[in-house]
Parts: sequence; C-alpha cells; structure tokens
Amino acid sequence: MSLQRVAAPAAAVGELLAAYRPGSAFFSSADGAVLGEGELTVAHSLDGVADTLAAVTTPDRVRPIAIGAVPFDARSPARLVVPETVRYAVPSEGRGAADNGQARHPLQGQWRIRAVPEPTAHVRAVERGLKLLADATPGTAQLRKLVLARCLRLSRDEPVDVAQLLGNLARRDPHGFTFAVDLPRHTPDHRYDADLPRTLVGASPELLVAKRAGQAVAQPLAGSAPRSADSATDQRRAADLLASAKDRHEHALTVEAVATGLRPFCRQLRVPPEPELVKTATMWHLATRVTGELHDPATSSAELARALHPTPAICGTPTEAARDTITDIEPFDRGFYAGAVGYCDAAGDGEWVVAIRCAEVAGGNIDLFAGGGIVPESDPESELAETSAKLRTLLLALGLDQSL
Ligand SMILES: C=C(O[C@H]1C=CC=C(C(=O)O)[C@@H]1O)C(=O)O
Repeated sequence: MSLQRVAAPAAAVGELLAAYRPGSAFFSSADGAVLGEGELTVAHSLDGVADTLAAVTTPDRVRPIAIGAVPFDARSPARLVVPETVRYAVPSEGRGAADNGQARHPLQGQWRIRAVPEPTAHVRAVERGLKLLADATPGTAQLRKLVLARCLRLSRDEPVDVAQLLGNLARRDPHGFTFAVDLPRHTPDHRYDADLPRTLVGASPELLVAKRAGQAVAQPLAGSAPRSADSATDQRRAADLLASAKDRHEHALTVEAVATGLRPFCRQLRVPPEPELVKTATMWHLATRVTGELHDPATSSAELARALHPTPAICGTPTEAARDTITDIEPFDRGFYAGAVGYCDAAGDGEWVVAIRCAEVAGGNIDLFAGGGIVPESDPESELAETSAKLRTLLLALGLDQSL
C-alpha cells in the first residue's frame, strides 16, 4: 500500500480542474479545491470514514482524506475513496467571473432524450403528493413536506467528456460547489454495462455541512425561483421569492430539521430568524446559514453529514414517511442524486454538499435530475416549471439551450 502524498498547493483552482481525468475525484468550493488521484482504499459509508482514515494514518503519513459520494438512500453503499495523491488549490482571482452564457465548450453530438417521468406525469405525481399532504392517515406520521424529482435520460453514441462538462459547470457557477467523483459501477437496476465507469458530476449551491476549527456550518436551501436575463424581472422574482409565504414555509421546515440535527453536537448554535437570497447562474433560492461551536472539536464532518442527511431540502418531513412516499411515487431510482458529496480529512475537517444540480454519467449516457419541495400551498404546474429551470444548470453546461 503506498502512502497518501500531498503535493505542494497548486496555484489555482483552474489548474486542478485542468488536471482532472476520469477516475480522479474533484471537489471545489469558495475555499478552494481538492483533487484526489489513485485509490489507496475505499469506505462504503460515512460511518466507516473515521476507521478507514485511522487505518491509513501513521506518523510519517500526511493527513489523509476520504472523498466521494453517498447515495440518497444512505442504507445503500457509498463510495468514499482515500486517494493515493491529494492536491489542494486556493481560490483563484478569476474564480469570481461567472460565464452566464452558453457552455463555452458544448459537448458535440446528437442526443437522444427521454423524460422519466414525462412532464405531464410529473404534474400528476405532484398532485398525488399534495393529496398525501392533505390527508391524515390515523396511526401514521402526517407528511408536512415532500420533495419530488424527475430525471432526463440523455444518450448518444460517443462517451460523455466528463472533464469538459466539469469545466463548463465550474465556469458558469464559479461560487458554487463543483464536483466529479466516481460511483460504484453497478446500478441497482443493472442499466449500464458493469465495465463502464460511472461518475457523479455537478454544481450544487447547497452546503450540507462543513467542519473546520471546531466549528460546524450548514446552509440549507429551500424555496426557489428561476433567474431572468432581464435584470428588472430578475430582481422582481428575487423579491417575490423572499416575500412568498409558501416558499418561507417550505424553507422553515428544512432549517428546523438542520438545526435539530446539529444541536446535539453544538454548545452554541446560531440560526438567523430570516432567510436570505442566494443565486446560481439559473436559480434564486432562500438560504439560511446555520453555525455552531462543537462540544467536541474532534467531531468529524462525516459524522455531521451522517446526522443531517437526508434533509427536507431533498427528502421531506418527517424523513421516513417522505422517503417511503418518494420510493412509491417516483418511477426511477435516485441513485446518488439527492445524496451527499464531499470530503473529510483525518482530523475530521471537511465539506459535504447536497448532491443536486448534478448528473450521473456512464459512457454515452447521462442522467440529469431535478426536484422540488412540495408543501400544501404548492401548485403542480409551477413545480414542473421549477424542475425545468433547475435542469438548465446541467443542460446549459452540456451546450443544450432548451427547456425540457
Ligand atoms: C431538490 C432540489 O433542490 C432543493 C434545493 C434548493 C431548493 C429546493 C426547492 O425550492 O424545492 C429544493 O429543496 C434540486 O435541485 O433537485
């Protein structure tokens, strides 16, 4: 077994992006970027990260990390790789310059596109969800929020160039969390050839949890509006979102769950009473930054992520009832969409984001996902439009400027 080596800090995030090759693991945030290459060992759950890292940590071994993804259903195996080599980058000057237009390097080729479910069926799924939110079933916990998603399956003859897609995502959303990590090769439905590597690639706006210097930080998002190219319309949509009672309700349920999840670990937890607005290249969201001082500064980011995932931003409230309902209603397996992706080092420091605005790539196949939170005040047609707007993060990065 070789040592995990840490190379000298790279000059810029762009350098690590350029160095990404299929099979490596890339994660970037406003704090910089990390690129893991090679595979020393693999942990299959967030629970297993501490032991896996402890097993490879020796006095002459530099602080190892585990980097990778956890599926939506945390009972299924995760893939958290301890790379042989890790390179870090500090944020670069140019990182602030968003490229809001089309992908600079569109992925050429003829795509076949299949929506699962079809848009009209998604509207019916939301109507079904609304009925469950309205009906109280004696003896079962009342659903208060449910997140329903849909999937676009794109395929073509040539393999998808993940490095190019990753670069396009990073350029369009320079303040987001951009990632590409390999997944277990087998899907539960054996849809792809087991020889094909599978990669989760995306640009998530949502921090599940980060831990550094004895502090935990989470930034739950819930409540959305599409951006507009017209600046007056864009500002009006942002103001309407901030004032929307429906979106504030949807948001409050998520913040409540994140605060409840973090509280046992923290001696002081700050939860701002009012949400703020955050934006991506395509969406506005309501966000609340929750921060806490950890009782035990050694608590790891993997442990915190495990305690929080799945939040009501991607599942619902109460968690189990929402997860069962999602399995019943959605006609596809979420896989690693709506899971968690990030890294944790041997001191427990690390960052984990909610795996949204992402896609699973296998050869010439790419599955795009988007969902939305449903509360009793939700409107089915608006929910469909919201998922279409969210899908544009990946569609535009692929070079497809169309609404689906
Ligand atoms: C589930 C997704 O978004 C979540 C994060 C932000 C806002 C959301 C919303 O407004 O519904 C969702 O909770 C997704 O992008 O697939």
